[in-house]
Amino acid sequence: MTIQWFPGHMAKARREITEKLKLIDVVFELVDSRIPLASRNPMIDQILGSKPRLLLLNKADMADPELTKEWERYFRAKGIPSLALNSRTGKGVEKIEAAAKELVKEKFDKMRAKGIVQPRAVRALIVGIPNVGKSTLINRMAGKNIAVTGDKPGVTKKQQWIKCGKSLELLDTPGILWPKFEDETIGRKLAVTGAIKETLFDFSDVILFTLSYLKEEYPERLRERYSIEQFPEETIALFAEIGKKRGCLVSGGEIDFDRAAELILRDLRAEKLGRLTFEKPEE
Ligand SMILES: Nc1nc2c(ncn2[C@@H]2O[C@H](COP(=O)(O)OP(=O)(O)OP(=O)(O)O)[C@@H](O)[C@H]2O)c(=O)[nH]1
Repeated sequence: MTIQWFPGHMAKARREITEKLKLIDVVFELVDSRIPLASRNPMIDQILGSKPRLLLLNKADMADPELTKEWERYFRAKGIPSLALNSRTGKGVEKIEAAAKELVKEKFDKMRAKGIVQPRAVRALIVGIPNVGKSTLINRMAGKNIAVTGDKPGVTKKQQWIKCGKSLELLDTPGILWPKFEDETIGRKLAVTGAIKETLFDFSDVILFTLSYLKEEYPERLRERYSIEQFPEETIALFAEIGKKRGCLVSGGEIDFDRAAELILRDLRAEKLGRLTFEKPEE
């Protein structure tokens, strides 16, 4: 589901999550491992308040493994526990239950000490921006395809709990939050990782930004993929060189930048340049 976010949508999304927060003990905040900051909702801290939270770095299979470790350290230092996941295969998913129990241990111990409740399952809600993998993770945790994808206007659904393991229950619908749009760089990172619909951004602009980052951080990958010996000074010249090598030309021999950008974007999505992370903790 990708919708355009207007203030009314945001207010509604926030209200829905705030309602769900009343039902749960812990939040699983899902982000994209390749852009762990850019893929967070801008108001997430205010929305979640003091609710215990586990940050899930999803799509870790597509991210640079070394940087994912650095990101885990970064969040730990900020007091936010995190886990790296591949929701498609389930790698890392088995650690979620124990991590969630640990987060609510104190609360549950207090409840037990007061004799208020019998020990019960930890209740959790997955939240995240569109396309970050919420439904995939719910399906994976549920063990069968029961998560609802997309909006169904006019259908009011009762909240349902999915039993995940012995001591964890998950709300069957995730909390969908809007992405950040206030900053061009963030927008480009969201675009290159597929969090923004392709009709909503300019491919050439996104690829120019991406090439300039890759030239600095992953020059060997670019060199190998596009057989580049010497990097030109200007990124636009690099872009043109790749376009030329790949035969993206219009009549008269000019470079067809749109076609070249599309080709590079497809290569990135298909992991032809390997596992890449587009932001580093010190930024
Ligand atoms: N490689 C990889 N792809 C993933 C992973 N998790 C999800 N995906 C893919 O990412 C895309 C989006 O996944 P969804 O589960 O539909 O994302 P969502 O957050 O529910 O999306 P919305 O319904 O738009 O809010 C799909 O193509 C998934 O197969 C992962 O860990 N690794």
